[in-house]
Amino acid sequence: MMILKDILYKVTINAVVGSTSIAVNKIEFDSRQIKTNDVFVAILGTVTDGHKYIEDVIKAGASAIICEALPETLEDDVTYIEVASSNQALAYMAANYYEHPSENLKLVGVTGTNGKTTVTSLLYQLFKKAGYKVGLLSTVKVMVDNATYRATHTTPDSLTINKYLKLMNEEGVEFCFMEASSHGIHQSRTEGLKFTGGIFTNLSHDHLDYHDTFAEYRDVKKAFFDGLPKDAFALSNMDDKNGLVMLQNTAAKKYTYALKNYADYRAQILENEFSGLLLKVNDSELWTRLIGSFNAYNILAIYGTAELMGLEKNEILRLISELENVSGRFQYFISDEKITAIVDYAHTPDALKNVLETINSIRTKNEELITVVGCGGDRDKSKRPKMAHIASVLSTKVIFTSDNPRSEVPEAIIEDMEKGVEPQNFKKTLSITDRKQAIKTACQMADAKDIILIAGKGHETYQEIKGERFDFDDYKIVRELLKQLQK
Ligand SMILES: CC(=O)N[C@H]1[C@@H](OP(=O)(O)OP(=O)(O)OC[C@H]2O[C@@H](n3ccc(=O)[nH]c3=O)[C@H](O)[C@@H]2O)O[C@H](CO)[C@@H](O)[C@@H]1O[C@H](C)C(=O)N[C@@H](C)C(=O)N[C@H](CCC(=O)O)C(=O)O
Ligand SMILES: Nc1ncnc2c1ncn2[C@@H]1O[C@H](COP(=O)(O)OP(=O)(O)OP(=O)(O)O)[C@@H](O)[C@H]1O
Ligand SMILES: N[C@H](CCC[C@H](N)C(=O)O)C(=O)O
Ligand SMILES: [Mg+2]
Repeated sequence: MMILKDILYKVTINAVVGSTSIAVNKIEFDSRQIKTNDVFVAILGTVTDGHKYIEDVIKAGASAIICEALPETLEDDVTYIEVASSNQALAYMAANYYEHPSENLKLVGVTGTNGKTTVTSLLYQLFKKAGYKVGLLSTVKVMVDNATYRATHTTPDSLTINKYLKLMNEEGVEFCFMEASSHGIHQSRTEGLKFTGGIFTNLSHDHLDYHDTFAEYRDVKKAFFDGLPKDAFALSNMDDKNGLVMLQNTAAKKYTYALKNYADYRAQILENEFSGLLLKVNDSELWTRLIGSFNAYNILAIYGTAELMGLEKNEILRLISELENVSGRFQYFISDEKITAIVDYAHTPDALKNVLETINSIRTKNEELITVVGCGGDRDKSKRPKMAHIASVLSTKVIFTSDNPRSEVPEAIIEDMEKGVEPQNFKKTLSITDRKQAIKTACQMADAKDIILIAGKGHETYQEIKGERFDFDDYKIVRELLKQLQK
């Protein structure tokens, strides 16, 4: 039990009706979870409006309502608080309720279109190897030191974030690395958290269904840096067009990394092979098992962060060379017949281009590159033709298939993709709606030394069709198929 006014610290309040000295149990933003004496935070969402459920939650026993507009009829024994933003109020209330857990560890947020999971997961691994207790909030999983929890979002809601951070405090976790998605920043999921540092990876086309324009998408990412305190660090990619924009108005100490432009942390690619990358970072040589020039950026971000957080340079170099690839990110398998299958989470045009270019820079001309790719349903439609175009230009053969169709008709998504293929590339492409069948066809088409890229779903272990999740794991499936098809 807590006193309501104690969890309202820092919330921008417009009006109060009733007492704020009442005891409350827990905070909920979903009416279906309300129990006696809970506080309900009504949020205007993209599908429905939490304000519609105020009557229901009072019947279910809620003793306080946080809302952006007071209901017409007010109950005597309920406290109503009108706030400027319910999402923001939820974030501050969550931090207050869990006693500001972000202040008891060093929290670093990573934002950008691609690379967030890679950078946070590698930082988690690196600090673990350095002997610390570490936390991770990522698309793939949540880690509270050695304990694993299922991730529901890239950046969970603010109550969930604070709950995990509190657990990290209890376990003595000293460092936590988290992804800050644009949805997360926009919905104030990361507000009220004390960040020690922020990292910007890159900005390219994604989520233009949610954010009206690219400029709005960029400004949401920038808002994360604008909110950093002056004792934090802000580390940005100077080779990205928007790298400087991110640093424009931040109070944090500014640091930069780049391969092409001048920066605090600079790298040169000395070798780029299937076995890994050899980089020259400032004055030292650094070896990593990670593949592709885009990973040179991720590694630089990690190197800079580790140094800014006080690790010793030679130790960082040694630890980076031991890092394992993140699951579903350029995860590869070579069959007995010497067919290479790569599973990668590339689900944006830029990521797909990078992965294909990386494979092309390593493969020889007589090896085929067969790409299996789809696009998610109920997500940004404008990336569909772009991804198909890139796949058809940069592969020798392409099979368009389903990703997570969600509520959409799979064939209609594939048709949207096909529109991006230019006539001269028609003969390279075919479409197979069933993802397993598409992967099987790719395996049948491949000969020794050919490369199969299965893009879009990476670590995901399900396929979502019409609201139902079916077991589906690209990596497992391609391994099994290649074994079965051995001639
Ligand atoms: C588009 C989006 O971001 N949606 C998120 C949002 O839900 P919403 O706006 O649709 O909410 P809504 O369904 O309209 O409901 C509004 C309010 O009414 C409440 N409600 C609803 C029904 C009811 O009976 N009673 C009730 O009280 C809801 O709990 C909610 O508070 O707020 C919810 C609670 O925090 C999130 O779970 C939900 O994520 C959905 C599931 C989602 O798919 N989000 C994706 C797009 C997302 O956030 N992705 C990013 C990663 C993107 C990237 O790749 O960079 C992420 O961080 O995961
Ligand atoms: N620095 C980078 N620049 C461009 N592409 C990258 C970079 N790092 C990874 N990628 C590509 O993007 C894909 C997604 O990487 P990752 O999961 O790390 O990104 P993310 O930002 O966490 O994505 P999400 O928005 O889904 O959380 C990878 O599988 C790879 O193809
Ligand atoms: N976090 C991203 C993941 C996309 C992954 C892809 N497999 C899809 O389902 O579209 C999103 O929610 O847009
Ligand atoms: Mg991610």
